[in-house]
Formats: sequence, structure tokens, C-alpha cells
Amino acid sequence: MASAAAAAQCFSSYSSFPGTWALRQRGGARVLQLSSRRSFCVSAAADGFDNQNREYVIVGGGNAAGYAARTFVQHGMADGRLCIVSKEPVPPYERPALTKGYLFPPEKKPARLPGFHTCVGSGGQRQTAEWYKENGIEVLYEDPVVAFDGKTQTLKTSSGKILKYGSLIISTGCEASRLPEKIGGKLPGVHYIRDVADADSLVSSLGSAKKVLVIGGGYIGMEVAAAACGWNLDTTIVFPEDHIMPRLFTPSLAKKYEDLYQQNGVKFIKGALIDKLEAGSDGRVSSAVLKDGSVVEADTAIVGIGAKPVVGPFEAVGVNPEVGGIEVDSLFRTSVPGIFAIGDVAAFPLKMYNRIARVEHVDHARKSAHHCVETLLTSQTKAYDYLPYFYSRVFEYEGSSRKVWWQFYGDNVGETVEVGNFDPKIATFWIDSDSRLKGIFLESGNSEEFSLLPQLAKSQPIVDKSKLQAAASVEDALEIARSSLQSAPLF
Ligand SMILES: Cc1cc2nc3c(=O)[nH]c(=O)nc-3n(C[C@H](O)[C@H](O)[C@H](O)COP(=O)(O)OP(=O)(O)OC[C@H]3O[C@@H](n4cnc5c(N)ncnc54)[C@H](O)[C@@H]3O)c2cc1C
Ligand SMILES: NC(=O)c1ccc[n+]([C@@H]2O[C@H](COP(=O)([O-])OP(=O)(O)OC[C@H]3O[C@@H](n4cnc5c(N)ncnc54)[C@H](O)[C@@H]3O)[C@@H](O)[C@H]2O)c1
Ligand SMILES: O=C1O[C@H]([C@@H](O)CO)C(O)=C1O
Repeated sequence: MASAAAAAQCFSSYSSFPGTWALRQRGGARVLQLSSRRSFCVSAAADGFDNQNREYVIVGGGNAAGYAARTFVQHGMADGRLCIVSKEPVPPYERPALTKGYLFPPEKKPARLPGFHTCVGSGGQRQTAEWYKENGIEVLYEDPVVAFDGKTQTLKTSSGKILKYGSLIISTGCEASRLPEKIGGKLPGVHYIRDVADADSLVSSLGSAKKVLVIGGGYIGMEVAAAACGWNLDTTIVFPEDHIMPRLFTPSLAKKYEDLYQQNGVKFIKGALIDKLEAGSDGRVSSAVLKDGSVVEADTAIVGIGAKPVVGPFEAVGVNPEVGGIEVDSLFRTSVPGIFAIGDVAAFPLKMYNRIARVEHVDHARKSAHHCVETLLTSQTKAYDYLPYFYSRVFEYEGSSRKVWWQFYGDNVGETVEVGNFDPKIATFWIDSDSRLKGIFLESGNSEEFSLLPQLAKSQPIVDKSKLQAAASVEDALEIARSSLQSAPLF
């Protein structure tokens, strides 16, 4: 059904926020009271719907927006009511693919859109541009929101559109941290990777690259360095810490992966910072000078030095001073009634660890989107109770000598016990001072083994550390952990 027509027809009583309700009406200019503090102005045009008024507006057309749209559709509340304002030229897609299948070399069947629109990453329907049209969802492409006025409940887009919203969901995600322009951070051949345009630009550089420098030893660094091996490129990775993935991996776990990368020809420069990136005579990056004065030649550089939440232009809604991002409660409500935030940008109560967190991973983007829209559209008041889940997969391309894939659930706090030799399995258990299992990492598990991980991390059973240390194999260690699940009272 077309958006405007649907909006003209479907007005009826509904509840859109716990404890509030509104009378929705046909035609004529109306102000609808959604709660004592929140109103939604409908100044209807001749067809009964003024296109300047949107009932639900999602700002940001990324991973979380795609999953939020699905929940609106599931509740029959999308048609003619939902608008997504996107900076990108395509509908929401599964962003993780950009440093995985997207970077396969041309002969190894790289992933391309429309193949990985949400929600295929979790086994759901592929929501193409047609899907949004068929479901009456208005999507404004390449028109980012540049200004926000909470008093008048309006947004201004870069093309000058003024959009009035009833309820607003902020899902602006993160942006890549950049090296300053004055040290060469914007030179041709220097890449950042956050969206499809970035990935296309990188692919075109990889096509003619010889020497690749990967800056940063986190998720992007590890995934892109592995991808560069698939293109048979001379690859060096440089980062300030003494091992890769410092936010999650133990030094010993990191060493296993570093050895594998080295077997694939990747060179590591640890404990080093970039002083500047220099251009050759063609203006393109040609080398990096490190702080110790040494020089690394490179015709292509990929910078993965972290991400920052995109809070502008919504700072007034309330930014968390510790973790950044828009602060929300356990129902994704900001301090402003009718305004919500989800995904990477949301600073939310991580209930099980009793702290405010931002989680920059896709599982949370998906789940927070669903939880928020359920809150908005139904009388749900159940607090979001998230169990952190991170994963990666590298060397997946056809012909790779060794694929790796790992999952981590929980919190990486306390002492660790590592079991296995990475042949191919390895597991790390994080155990706190009360002997509770807090976090668990597994490489190359099968589906049954991986499905045990969230049960363990959620229940946090008391485990016998010495038994785990003595385990003869990863399988045995998982069995020991599984048996502790049965003997220990669940949280
Ligand atoms: C290359 C890459 C690989 C990743 N791989 C993994 C992985 O393997 N596993 C994992 O768990 N997580 C991974 N992640 C993280 C995961 O993709 C994010 O957690 C997830 O995309 C967050 O969803 P989001 O909707 O909050 O933000 P995003 O998906 O980033 O979407 C935000 C959207 O908002 C848009 N936007 C920003 N400002 C405005 C504005 N003012 N107006 C309109 N639109 C705006 C942006 O352009 C973007 O389209 C990866 C991230 C990247 C960048
Ligand atoms: N599998 C996944 O979950 C996955 C994959 C790719 C990207 N992502 C997401 O994308 C975002 C960006 O990833 P990322 O890898 O850039 O961030 P990250 O935080 O994982 O890693 C950043 C790394 O940059 C390095 N670093 C920091 N400052 C530096 C500097 N000045 N010079 C050189 N190196 C420096 C450090 O080695 C650090 O580990 C994150 O939100 C991440 O969660 C997730
Ligand atoms: O969650 C994910 O979604 C994409 C891809 O599976 C979509 O096809 C990807 O690479 C992930 O890790």
C-alpha cells in the first residue's frame, strides 16, 4: 500500500508507548496527544496526510535500522507510518560482510549487494529496496539528518527537508576514527572502512596494490590483513600494543593467531605508532614513517584504529560522559520522551554486569532494535538483558589453507585458562575470584559446542579451575564446563 494512502486510511486507537495512548484520526489538521509530555502533530493535506509529518522516524539506515524495520512490519505498524532517513544510497545491509565476503578477490566470488541486505545475517528475509516499498516504508536515501529540534519534534536533512516525527529512533551507529589530515590521513590510497562506498574504494585499490599497510590491530586490522592475504599482497600490520586484539584476546591467544598470519606471510610491527603517511610523486600514499623514525613502504594503507559513536546532531538528547553515545534506559528510551536510541550509538544498562555500556557489535544492533520497537509498539516493559556476543571469521575465501572462526560470550574479566593448541580448536575461559565462569572464547567449534557458550556465560557457573587446566582437549574442557552448569545454581 502506498505510504500516504495508507496513512490516510489506517488511523485508529493505538498504544505506542507504555502507559500512553493516542486517538488517531482521519483528515483535517489535528494534534494528537501521545502522553502528557509528547504530542504528534498531524496537519493533514488534501489526501489526509501531510508528507511533512511522520509517525515513526528512524535516523540512520544501518544494521539496527534494518532489524527495527522488520519488527515494525511484524506488528503491522510500518505501512505508511515508518520513515527511515539514511545517509547511504542503499537500504540497510549486514555491515560485517564488508571486511569478510566483500573483500574476497574477484575470482573468489566476493559478496555484493543486494546479496547481504538485512536480515540475512541472522537467517531472516533479505529486505531489498522493493521490500521497503512493498511494506509502505518511506526511505530517504543519501539525505542525512543535519539538525534536530526536540521542542518542535523536527529534523532537518542535508537537502533541506524538514521532517516532523511522532517517535524518533536514533540509530546513527559509529564512524571510523581517522588519522589527522596533517599526517596524511586523507591521502589517496589511505582507506577507512565503515560503509559500502569505503569497501568499494578499498577493493579498487587492492586490485592494483603491491604493498599493503594495515594500521591497527583490532577487528578491522585482523579481518582486512587476512583479506589482503587472499589477494596475495605483501601485507604489514602495525599497532601500538604488544599483541593483536588487545581489547579481547589474552597475549597467549593472540600469539596463536599472529603465528597463523605470519605463516600466511603477514609481517607484524608491534608497539609502534604512525608519525606520518607520505605521498609519492603521484600524490598517492607511498610510505609510513613510524614514531621511531623507521619507514614502511606501502601503496595502500587501511586504517582500523577504532570507531566513535555518531551522536551529532542529537547531543541535546543526552550523551553518556564515560562511554560516549546517547544514553538510554533498559527499554532504549532516552531522557526525552518519544526519543529512543539503538545499536552502536546507544549507551545502555548492561544489566547482568551492572554497568552502562556501548556495544559495537552486530548481535546487539539486531537485538536492541527489536527490543526497542517492541517497547514502542506494545506494552512490553521487560528490561533489556543483554549477554555480550562477539565473533569473527577470517581466511574464509576458497583455497585458503586454514579458515578460522571464533565466538566469544560474556565478560573477559578475571583469570584465564586456555585449553587446546589451535589445531584447529582453542578455548579460553575467564574465571573471577569467586570461581565463576565469566567469559568463554572458542575457535573452530561445531554448532553444538558454540551453542554451549551463551548458556555458560549467562549462568556463570562455579568451575573447578584445576580441572579445566588439566583438561586433555577442548572437548573435555567444554564437557567439564557443561557439567558445572548442572551442579551450580543458575543466576
Ligand atoms: C567493516 C565492519 C565489519 C564489522 N564486522 C562485524 C562482525 O563481524 N561482527 C560483529 O558483531 N560486528 C561487526 N561489526 C560491527 C557492526 O557492523 C555494528 O555493530 C553494526 O553495524 C551497528 O549497527 P548500527 O545500525 O548501530 O550502526 P550502522 O550499521 O553503522 O548504521 C548507522 C547508519 O547511520 C547512518 N548515519 C549516521 N549519521 C546519520 C545521520 N545524521 N543521518 C542519517 N543517517 C546517518 C550511517 O551512514 C549508517 O548507515 C563490523 C563493523 C564494520 C564497520
Ligand atoms: N568481528 C567484529 O566484531 C568486527 C569486525 C570489524 C569491525 N568491527 C567494528 O568496527 C569498529 C572499528 O573496528 P576497529 O578494528 O577499527 O576498532 P578496534 O577498537 O577493534 O581496534 C582498534 C585498534 O586500533 C589500534 N590503534 C588505536 N589507536 C591507534 C593509533 N593511533 N595508531 C595505530 N593503531 C591504533 C589498536 O591496535 C586497537 O586495537 C568497531 O566498532 C568494531 O567493533 C567489528
Ligand atoms: O552477520 C553477518 O552477516 C554477514 C553475512 O552473513 C550476510 O550474508 C556476515 O558476513 C556476517 O558475519
